[in-house]
Amino acid sequence: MGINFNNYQENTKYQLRIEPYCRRFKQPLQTHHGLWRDRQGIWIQLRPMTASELGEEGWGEIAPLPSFGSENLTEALAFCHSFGGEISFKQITSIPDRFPACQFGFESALIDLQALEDPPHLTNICGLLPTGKAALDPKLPIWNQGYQTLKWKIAVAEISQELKLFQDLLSILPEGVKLRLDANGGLTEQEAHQWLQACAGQPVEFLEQPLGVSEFPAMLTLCKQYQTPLALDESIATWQQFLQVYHQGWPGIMVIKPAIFGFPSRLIDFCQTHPVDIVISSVFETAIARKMLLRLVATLPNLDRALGFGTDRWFEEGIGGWGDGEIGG
Ligand SMILES: O=C(O)CCC(=O)c1ccccc1C(=O)O
Ligand SMILES: [Mg+2]
Repeated sequence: MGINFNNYQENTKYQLRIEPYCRRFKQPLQTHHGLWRDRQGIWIQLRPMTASELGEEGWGEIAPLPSFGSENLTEALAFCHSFGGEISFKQITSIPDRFPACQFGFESALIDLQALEDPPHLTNICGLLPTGKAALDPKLPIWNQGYQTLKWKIAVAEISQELKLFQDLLSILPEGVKLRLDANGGLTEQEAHQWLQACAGQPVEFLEQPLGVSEFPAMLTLCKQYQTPLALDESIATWQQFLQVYHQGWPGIMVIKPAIFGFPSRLIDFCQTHPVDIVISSVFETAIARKMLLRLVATLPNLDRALGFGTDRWFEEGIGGWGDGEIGG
C-alpha cells in the first residue's frame, strides 16, 4: 500500500497551528556527538478550511536533528511561521529537501487527516542501554523488559577501556539477546578493526556507523573483511546521501530515521521497489511522530529487524505507542 491522497485533499487549504515542545529525558544520553538532555521539536495541526471527507484535524511532528544534516529547530520554526497560519496541499508537497524534518511533519499530518485506523502495537523493539559502565548495572529495568535486542553506544571513552566493558557486558547478556553497537562515526579505522575483531563469534547483530560520513570507502572495505555486519546511519541520514550510498552498492544494513528523512511517501515508494535491509529508528520523537512511524512500519515490506524505538523509556512520562506493559514475546 502506497499513500494516495484523494483529489478532495489535493484541492484543500488547511489552517495551520504550530506548537513547539520540549521534553526532558530521565537521564542525559551520552553519545559520540555529545551529551543530550532533552528533545525539542514542533507539533503541527492541520484543519481543512473547506468542507471535506477528511477528518477534522491531522497532527504531525517536526523533530529536527541538525547533527545528522537536517534543518535545525530555529529554521523549522521560521519555515512553519512563513505560511502565516494557512498552508495548501501544493505547498506541503513542495517543501524543499533542505527541510526534511518539515517534509516528514507536514506529510504526516496529511496522512493523519485521512483518518486511517490506528496503527498496530509492536513488540519487536531494540532497547537502548545507558552508555558506558552504567549499562552493567543488573538493577536496570531494561534487563527485565523482555528485549531480544539491545543497543549500546560506543566511541565515547578510551578504546581499551571500552573493549573491556564490552567483555563485561557480554558476560551478563541473557541467552539469546543480541547487541547493536553504535559508534556514531567516532572510531578510527584502526579502532574499527579492533572492535570488529572483538565482535567475532559474539552475539552482535551489527556495528553501526563505525567511521565518519566521509569514510564511506573504508567502511565498504570493512564490510567485506568481517563477519559482523555493518550498518550505516549518519552516512544515509538525508535522502540524497541515502540514494548515493544505495547506488554505490552498500551491501550492509541501513538505519533509517524517518522523522529526519523527508516525505514518508517517498520512503514507502522506494522500499516497495528496491530490496533494502533497513532498521527503522527513532530520533527521540514524541507520540505524534511515533504514530507516523508505526504507520510506516505497518506499510514497509521486509522489516525483519527490531525497531530502534527504545528511546521512549528515556522520557519522563510514557509516550510510547504500545502502552506501559512489558515488551517482547
Ligand atoms: O536506533 C536506536 O535504536 C535508538 C536511537 C538512536 O540510537 C539515536 C537516537 C537519536 C539520534 C541518533 C541515534 C543514533 O542511532 O545514532
Ligand atoms: Mg546511530
